[in-house]
Amino acid sequence: MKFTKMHGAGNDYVYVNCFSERVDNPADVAIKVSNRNFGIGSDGLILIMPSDKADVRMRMFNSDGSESEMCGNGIRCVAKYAYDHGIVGKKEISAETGAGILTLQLFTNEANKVEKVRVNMGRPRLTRSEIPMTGEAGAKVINEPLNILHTTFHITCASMGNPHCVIFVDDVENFQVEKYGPIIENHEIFPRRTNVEFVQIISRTEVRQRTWERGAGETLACGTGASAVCVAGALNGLTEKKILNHLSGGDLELEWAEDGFLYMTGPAVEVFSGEIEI
Ligand SMILES: N[C@@H](CCC[C@H](N)C(=O)O)C(=O)O
Repeated sequence: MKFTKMHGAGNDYVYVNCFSERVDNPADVAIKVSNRNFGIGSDGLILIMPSDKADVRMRMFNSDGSESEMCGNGIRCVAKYAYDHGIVGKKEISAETGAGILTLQLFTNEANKVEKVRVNMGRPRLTRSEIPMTGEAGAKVINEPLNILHTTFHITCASMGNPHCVIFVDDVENFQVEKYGPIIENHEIFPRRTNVEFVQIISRTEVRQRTWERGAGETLACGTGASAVCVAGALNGLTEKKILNHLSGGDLELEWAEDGFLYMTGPAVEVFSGEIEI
């Protein structure tokens, strides 16, 4: 199987061009290639596929083999791959994902390679049934208490196509992400598990985020998570609707615009290509 390793702010995936390659059992392939000792090493697997509804289609699998509806850092890399490798020839493209069809704007360098991508991530979905969470279907979850191991956290939840639980903390660098992340990910109030963002407010326009990802553990960045953080900060009155988010592997710019859509801008990087026997 031919593959290309790419990352967005350090959130790294193995990408397969399914315009020319075929992957029959993507969940198993994701587990195999993601292994950092016995595989290629990545947070998961992303398939770049033809679409009958958009310029390109993305399917995304976490390192545990579970499929997610959406990946914010992944979709920027899919756009870069599609442009740099001649699948699309324009700088405004559409992409089909499990979270619907998204539009992306590509920014190129002097060598006409994509360096940065702005994604319309769609409108955040805020009700318990949309996230999904147990409880009253139409209710929003803003600053709601959740008890974990004798500690009370306050959670704000949103779906960006995939589920997110945002928790604001005082000192995120020293926060025990590995201790609390998996317990919240698998908490019974999240029937399809959840991604968890631990966030420190720096100012009304700047935050620092660490992410515990559903199906992958702590990663260096999460684009859908950063988008959910922008929404959660505004809903709690802690931040403006336009912020710079410092993630462990790089920065993302987020804007929850007046039209209700969430715009994410960030880097996309190709690292290397190769072949692996599956
Ligand atoms: N890192 C991604 C999100 C990947 C999927 C996530 N772990 C899930 O299961 O929903 C991003 O950049 O959004």
